[in-house]
Amino acid sequence: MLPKALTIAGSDSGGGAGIQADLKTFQELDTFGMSVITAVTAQNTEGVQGVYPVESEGIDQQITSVMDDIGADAVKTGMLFDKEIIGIVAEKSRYYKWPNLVVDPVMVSTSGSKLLKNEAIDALINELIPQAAIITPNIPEAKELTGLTIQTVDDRKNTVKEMYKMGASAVLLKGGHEKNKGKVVDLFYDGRTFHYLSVPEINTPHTHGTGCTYAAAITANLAKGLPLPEAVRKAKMFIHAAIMHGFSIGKGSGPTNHAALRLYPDTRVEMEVETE
Ligand SMILES: Nc1ncnc2c1ncn2[C@@H]1O[C@H](COP(=O)(O)OP(=O)(O)OP(=O)(O)O)[C@@H](O)[C@H]1O
Ligand SMILES: Cc1ncc(CO)c(N)n1
Repeated sequence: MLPKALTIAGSDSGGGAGIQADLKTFQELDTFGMSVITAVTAQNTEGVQGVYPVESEGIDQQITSVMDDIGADAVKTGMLFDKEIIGIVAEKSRYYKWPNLVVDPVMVSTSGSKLLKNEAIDALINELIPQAAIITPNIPEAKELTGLTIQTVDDRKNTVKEMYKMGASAVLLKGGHEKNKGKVVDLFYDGRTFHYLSVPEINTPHTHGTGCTYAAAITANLAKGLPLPEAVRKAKMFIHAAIMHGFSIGKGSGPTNHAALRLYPDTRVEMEVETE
Protein backbone atom coordinates (compact mmCIF):
# COMPACT_ATOMS: atom_id res chain seq x y z
CA MET A 1 0.00 0.00 0.00
CA LEU A 2 1.19 3.49 -0.87
CA PRO A 3 1.93 5.40 2.35
CA LYS A 4 -0.27 8.49 2.72
CA ALA A 5 0.99 11.83 4.03
CA LEU A 6 -1.12 14.90 4.82
CA THR A 7 0.12 18.47 5.20
CA ILE A 8 -1.90 21.17 6.98
CA ALA A 9 -0.16 24.41 6.06
CA GLY A 10 -0.14 27.66 4.11
CA SER A 11 0.21 27.95 0.36
CA ASP A 12 3.36 29.60 -1.02
CA SER A 13 2.61 30.97 -4.48
CA GLY A 14 6.36 30.98 -5.16
CA GLY A 15 6.42 27.18 -4.86
CA GLY A 16 9.44 26.83 -2.54
CA ALA A 17 7.89 26.60 0.93
CA GLY A 18 4.56 25.69 2.57
CA ILE A 19 2.11 23.31 0.96
CA GLN A 20 4.03 23.29 -2.30
CA ALA A 21 7.33 22.24 -0.69
CA ASP A 22 5.50 19.59 1.31
CA LEU A 23 3.71 18.01 -1.66
CA LYS A 24 6.87 17.98 -3.80
CA THR A 25 8.74 16.29 -0.95
CA PHE A 26 5.98 13.72 -0.35
CA GLN A 27 6.04 12.86 -4.06
CA GLU A 28 9.84 12.51 -4.18
CA LEU A 29 9.75 10.18 -1.18
CA ASP A 30 7.19 7.82 -2.71
CA THR A 31 4.24 8.75 -0.55
CA PHE A 32 0.78 9.92 -1.60
CA GLY A 33 0.53 13.60 -0.69
CA MET A 34 -2.65 15.40 0.45
CA SER A 35 -3.14 18.97 1.60
CA VAL A 36 -5.31 21.11 3.84
CA ILE A 37 -4.71 24.80 3.15
CA THR A 38 -4.88 27.10 6.19
CA ALA A 39 -3.96 30.34 4.44
CA VAL A 40 -3.03 31.53 0.99
CA THR A 41 0.12 33.64 0.88
CA ALA A 42 1.16 35.86 -1.99
CA GLN A 43 4.85 35.10 -1.80
CA ASN A 44 8.01 34.85 -3.89
CA THR A 45 11.77 34.58 -3.36
CA GLU A 46 11.87 38.19 -2.13
CA GLY A 47 9.24 37.95 0.59
CA VAL A 48 5.59 37.66 1.55
CA GLN A 49 3.39 40.29 -0.09
CA GLY A 50 0.06 39.16 1.41
CA VAL A 51 -1.57 36.65 3.79
CA TYR A 52 -5.18 35.53 3.25
CA PRO A 53 -6.38 33.02 5.89
CA VAL A 54 -8.98 30.42 4.93
CA GLU A 55 -12.13 30.61 7.05
CA SER A 56 -12.35 28.12 9.94
CA GLU A 57 -15.18 26.10 8.48
CA GLY A 58 -13.17 25.60 5.29
CA ILE A 59 -10.21 24.24 7.22
CA ASP A 60 -12.37 21.98 9.36
CA GLN A 61 -14.13 20.61 6.29
CA GLN A 62 -10.91 19.97 4.34
CA ILE A 63 -9.58 17.82 7.21
CA THR A 64 -12.88 15.92 7.50
CA SER A 65 -13.03 15.32 3.75
CA VAL A 66 -9.53 13.88 3.60
CA MET A 67 -9.68 11.86 6.81
CA ASP A 68 -13.15 10.36 6.50
CA ASP A 69 -12.41 9.02 3.04
CA ILE A 70 -8.68 8.54 2.48
CA GLY A 71 -6.96 8.71 5.88
CA ALA A 72 -3.31 9.46 6.57
CA ASP A 73 -0.31 7.51 7.87
CA ALA A 74 1.41 10.70 8.94
CA VAL A 75 0.34 14.34 9.28
CA LYS A 76 2.45 17.49 9.24
CA THR A 77 1.48 20.99 10.33
CA GLY A 78 3.18 24.13 9.04
CA MET A 79 1.80 27.69 8.97
CA LEU A 80 -1.29 27.73 11.22
CA PHE A 81 -1.52 31.53 11.52
CA ASP A 82 -3.84 32.00 14.55
CA LYS A 83 -5.16 30.28 17.66
CA GLU A 84 -8.52 29.49 16.13
CA ILE A 85 -6.85 27.45 13.38
CA ILE A 86 -4.60 25.74 15.96
CA GLY A 87 -7.74 24.87 17.96
CA ILE A 88 -9.38 23.22 14.96
CA VAL A 89 -6.28 21.19 14.07
CA ALA A 90 -5.77 20.13 17.70
CA GLU A 91 -9.37 18.97 17.98
CA LYS A 92 -9.10 16.97 14.74
CA SER A 93 -5.83 15.45 15.89
CA ARG A 94 -7.52 14.22 19.09
CA TYR A 95 -10.52 12.91 17.17
CA TYR A 96 -8.57 11.01 14.50
CA LYS A 97 -5.75 10.04 16.92
CA TRP A 98 -2.95 10.86 14.48
CA PRO A 99 -0.06 8.65 15.53
CA ASN A 100 2.63 10.40 13.47
CA LEU A 101 2.01 14.11 13.91
CA VAL A 102 4.92 16.33 12.91
CA VAL A 103 4.51 19.90 14.20
CA ASP A 104 6.73 22.45 12.50
CA PRO A 105 6.06 25.53 14.67
CA VAL A 106 6.30 28.01 11.78
CA MET A 107 6.32 31.59 13.08
CA VAL A 108 8.24 33.82 10.67
CA SER A 109 9.22 33.34 7.00
CA THR A 110 12.88 33.32 5.92
CA SER A 111 12.26 36.87 4.66
CA GLY A 112 10.93 38.04 8.06
CA SER A 113 7.13 38.06 7.62
CA LYS A 114 4.89 36.93 10.45
CA LEU A 115 3.17 33.61 9.71
CA LEU A 116 1.80 33.08 13.26
CA LYS A 117 0.17 35.68 15.48
CA ASN A 118 1.98 36.24 18.81
CA GLU A 119 -1.06 35.37 20.89
CA ALA A 120 -1.26 31.95 19.20
CA ILE A 121 1.99 30.64 20.72
CA ASP A 122 0.29 29.51 23.95
CA ALA A 123 -2.28 27.52 21.95
CA LEU A 124 0.54 25.82 20.06
CA ILE A 125 2.21 24.86 23.35
CA ASN A 126 -0.93 23.79 25.22
CA GLU A 127 -3.05 22.22 22.51
CA LEU A 128 -0.96 20.92 19.63
CA ILE A 129 2.59 20.19 20.78
CA PRO A 130 1.45 17.64 23.44
CA GLN A 131 -0.02 15.54 20.62
CA ALA A 132 3.06 15.59 18.41
CA ALA A 133 5.39 12.70 17.62
CA ILE A 134 8.02 15.34 16.92
CA ILE A 135 8.33 19.13 16.82
CA THR A 136 10.89 20.82 14.57
CA PRO A 137 11.62 24.39 15.77
CA ASN A 138 14.48 26.50 14.43
CA ILE A 139 16.48 28.49 16.98
CA PRO A 140 14.33 31.68 17.00
CA GLU A 141 11.18 29.54 17.34
CA ALA A 142 12.73 27.55 20.22
CA LYS A 143 13.50 30.84 22.00
CA GLU A 144 9.88 31.98 21.56
CA LEU A 145 8.52 28.66 22.81
CA THR A 146 10.68 28.49 25.93
CA GLY A 147 11.76 32.05 26.69
CA LEU A 148 15.32 30.73 27.09
CA THR A 149 18.48 32.14 25.54
CA ILE A 150 20.49 29.86 23.28
CA GLN A 151 24.20 30.50 22.95
CA THR A 152 26.16 27.44 24.07
CA VAL A 153 25.73 23.72 23.37
CA ASP A 154 24.44 23.33 26.93
CA ASP A 155 21.83 26.02 26.22
CA ARG A 156 20.68 23.98 23.24
CA LYS A 157 20.40 20.84 25.37
CA ASN A 158 18.45 22.66 28.11
CA THR A 159 16.11 24.24 25.57
CA VAL A 160 15.45 20.93 23.90
CA LYS A 161 14.72 19.31 27.29
CA GLU A 162 12.35 22.17 28.17
CA MET A 163 10.48 21.70 24.88
CA TYR A 164 10.36 17.93 25.42
CA LYS A 165 8.50 18.59 28.67
CA MET A 166 5.72 20.21 26.60
CA GLY A 167 4.67 16.68 25.69
CA ALA A 168 5.90 15.81 22.19
CA SER A 169 7.58 12.40 21.87
CA ALA A 170 10.68 13.99 20.36
CA VAL A 171 12.21 17.38 19.57
CA LEU A 172 14.45 18.42 16.68
CA LEU A 173 16.17 21.77 17.17
CA LYS A 174 17.39 22.94 13.74
CA GLY A 175 20.66 24.81 13.65
CA GLY A 176 20.39 26.72 10.35
CA HIS A 177 20.16 30.11 12.08
CA GLU A 178 23.31 29.66 14.20
CA LYS A 179 26.08 28.26 12.05
CA ASN A 180 29.40 27.76 13.78
CA LYS A 181 32.87 27.33 12.24
CA GLY A 182 31.48 26.16 8.92
CA LYS A 183 29.18 23.56 10.52
CA VAL A 184 25.41 23.38 10.89
CA VAL A 185 24.27 21.19 13.77
CA ASP A 186 20.72 19.96 14.40
CA LEU A 187 19.95 18.43 17.80
CA PHE A 188 17.45 15.56 18.12
CA TYR A 189 16.18 14.41 21.53
CA ASP A 190 13.65 11.68 22.32
CA GLY A 191 13.71 11.91 26.10
CA ARG A 192 16.61 9.45 26.35
CA THR A 193 19.33 10.20 23.83
CA PHE A 194 20.72 13.34 22.21
CA HIS A 195 21.68 12.97 18.55
CA TYR A 196 23.82 15.72 17.03
CA LEU A 197 23.45 15.79 13.24
CA SER A 198 26.33 17.85 11.91
CA VAL A 199 26.94 18.83 8.27
CA PRO A 200 29.25 21.31 6.54
CA GLU A 201 27.58 24.69 5.97
CA ILE A 202 26.59 25.25 2.34
CA ASN A 203 27.44 28.74 1.18
CA THR A 204 24.22 29.71 -0.60
CA PRO A 205 21.44 32.31 -0.27
CA HIS A 206 18.95 29.82 -1.74
CA THR A 207 17.42 28.35 1.41
CA HIS A 208 13.78 29.35 0.96
CA GLY A 209 11.57 26.59 2.36
CA THR A 210 14.30 24.49 3.99
CA GLY A 211 12.35 24.09 7.23
CA CYS A 212 9.14 22.99 5.48
CA THR A 213 10.99 20.56 3.23
CA TYR A 214 12.88 18.99 6.13
CA ALA A 215 9.72 18.48 8.24
CA ALA A 216 7.86 17.13 5.19
CA ALA A 217 10.65 14.60 4.57
CA ILE A 218 10.41 13.46 8.21
CA THR A 219 6.63 13.13 7.77
CA ALA A 220 6.99 11.03 4.60
CA ASN A 221 9.55 8.78 6.30
CA LEU A 222 7.23 8.27 9.29
CA ALA A 223 4.35 7.47 6.91
CA LYS A 224 6.57 4.75 5.43
CA GLY A 225 7.00 3.26 8.90
CA LEU A 226 10.58 4.32 9.71
CA PRO A 227 11.34 4.82 13.41
CA LEU A 228 11.87 8.45 14.48
CA PRO A 229 15.68 8.75 14.60
CA GLU A 230 15.99 7.01 11.22
CA ALA A 231 13.21 9.17 9.72
CA VAL A 232 15.10 12.29 10.85
CA ARG A 233 18.53 11.07 9.64
CA LYS A 234 17.19 10.25 6.18
CA ALA A 235 15.29 13.53 6.01
CA LYS A 236 18.50 15.37 6.86
CA MET A 237 20.22 13.73 3.84
CA PHE A 238 17.25 14.80 1.71
CA ILE A 239 17.27 18.45 2.81
CA HIS A 240 21.04 18.72 2.60
CA ALA A 241 21.10 17.48 -1.00
CA ALA A 242 18.13 19.77 -1.77
CA ILE A 243 20.09 22.80 -0.50
CA MET A 244 23.28 21.70 -2.31
CA HIS A 245 21.38 21.66 -5.61
CA GLY A 246 19.11 24.65 -4.81
CA PHE A 247 17.76 26.90 -7.55
CA SER A 248 18.95 30.39 -8.33
CA ILE A 249 15.56 31.62 -9.53
CA GLY A 250 13.84 34.90 -8.71
CA LYS A 251 15.58 37.98 -7.32
CA GLY A 252 15.82 36.84 -3.69
CA SER A 253 16.37 33.65 -1.70
CA GLY A 254 15.66 30.84 -4.16
CA PRO A 255 14.05 27.48 -3.33
CA THR A 256 15.73 24.16 -2.64
CA ASN A 257 15.72 21.34 -5.18
CA HIS A 258 13.31 18.69 -3.93
CA ALA A 259 14.38 16.29 -6.69
CA ALA A 260 18.11 16.52 -5.83
CA LEU A 261 18.60 12.99 -4.49
CA ARG A 262 16.76 11.51 -7.49
CA LEU A 263 18.49 13.66 -10.13
CA TYR A 264 21.96 13.49 -8.57
CA PRO A 265 22.04 10.14 -6.73
CA ASP A 266 25.83 10.39 -6.36
CA THR A 267 25.48 13.47 -4.12
CA ARG A 268 27.74 12.95 -1.11
CA VAL A 269 26.31 14.24 2.14
CA GLU A 270 29.09 14.41 4.74
CA MET A 271 26.98 14.00 7.84
CA GLU A 272 28.36 13.11 11.27
CA VAL A 273 26.01 11.78 13.91
CA GLU A 274 27.09 11.79 17.56
CA THR A 275 24.94 10.46 20.36
CA GLU A 276 25.07 10.96 24.12
N1 LIG B 1 23.53 27.06 4.70
C1 LIG B 1 23.17 25.84 5.11
N2 LIG B 1 24.01 24.79 4.93
C2 LIG B 1 23.66 23.55 5.35
N3 LIG B 1 22.50 23.27 5.96
C3 LIG B 1 21.63 24.27 6.17
C4 LIG B 1 21.90 25.60 5.77
N4 LIG B 1 20.85 26.40 6.11
C5 LIG B 1 19.96 25.58 6.68
N5 LIG B 1 20.41 24.31 6.75
C6 LIG B 1 19.70 23.15 7.27
O1 LIG B 1 18.38 23.18 6.76
C7 LIG B 1 17.46 22.73 7.74
C8 LIG B 1 16.44 23.84 8.04
O2 LIG B 1 17.11 24.79 8.82
P1 LIG B 1 16.65 26.14 9.43
O3 LIG B 1 17.17 26.15 10.83
O4 LIG B 1 17.12 27.24 8.54
O5 LIG B 1 15.07 26.00 9.40
P2 LIG B 1 13.94 27.04 9.17
O6 LIG B 1 14.38 28.38 9.68
O7 LIG B 1 12.72 26.46 9.78
O8 LIG B 1 13.78 27.12 7.62
P3 LIG B 1 12.99 28.22 6.76
O9 LIG B 1 14.10 29.08 6.20
O10 LIG B 1 12.29 27.44 5.74
O11 LIG B 1 12.06 28.98 7.68
C9 LIG B 1 18.30 22.34 8.97
O12 LIG B 1 18.62 20.97 8.92
C10 LIG B 1 19.54 23.18 8.80
O13 LIG B 1 20.61 22.58 9.47
C1 LIG C 1 3.28 29.33 3.46
C2 LIG C 1 4.59 29.30 4.14
N1 LIG C 1 4.79 28.43 5.14
C3 LIG C 1 5.97 28.36 5.76
C4 LIG C 1 7.01 29.20 5.41
C5 LIG C 1 8.32 29.14 6.18
O1 LIG C 1 9.42 29.05 5.42
C6 LIG C 1 6.77 30.12 4.35
N2 LIG C 1 7.74 30.98 3.94
N3 LIG C 1 5.56 30.13 3.74
